[in-house]
Amino acid sequence: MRNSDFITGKVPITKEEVRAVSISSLELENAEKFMDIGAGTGSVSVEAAYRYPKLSVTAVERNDAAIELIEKNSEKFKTENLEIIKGYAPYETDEKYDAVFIGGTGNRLEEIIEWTHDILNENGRVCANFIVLDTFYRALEIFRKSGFEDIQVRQISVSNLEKIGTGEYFKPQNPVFVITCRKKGD
Ligand SMILES: C[S@@+](CC[C@H](N)C(=O)[O-])C[C@H]1O[C@@H](n2cnc3c(N)ncnc32)[C@H](O)[C@@H]1O
Repeated sequence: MRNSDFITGKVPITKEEVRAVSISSLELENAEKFMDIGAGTGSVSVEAAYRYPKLSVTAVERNDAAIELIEKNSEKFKTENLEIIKGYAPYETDEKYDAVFIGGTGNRLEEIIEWTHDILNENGRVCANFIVLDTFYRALEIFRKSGFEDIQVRQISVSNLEKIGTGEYFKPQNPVFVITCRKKGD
């Protein structure tokens, strides 16, 4: 899906190219339950729910303006398999998930990664996006010591062709660091 397909406000949206790689890396075709932590505009939740109508999707978001956008985008794409939870992650739950996307952590990076481990089924997949270099590196260290394996790290830099004067150039977007891994099984 294109970013222009989504209703957006001042909440930052995951870039469409990064969203495509992130959703693909979560292997949602094999999942029943998926959680999007820090869902923002809901672009990841909505695209996942739209592409996989049998998938049960939970979007967690702390910000009121963002919650409104998730509701609007979910309505626009008629994603009835998407549940929206307004609040801070981590929170108490007995639910288990097959895949988790981490799009925002606030200042709760370590707690959220450890919680992700708790709420994932064995062999469940996680994908996390970062733009700040030191947060990315801290996250990588936490994933390495928190019972995850098959850790893949990508840096995605996208440039788009745009007009400049009488010619065209590739306008670069900021790089995004994408960590994908799997909860260890027995
Ligand atoms: C970069 S945005 C996510 C973008 C989103 N994937 C999208 O495509 O629109 C990060 C979001 O995480 C939310 N957030 C940060 N920490 C959170 C937490 N602990 N619990 C819930 N939401 C959180 C922020 O309010 C913000 O909307």
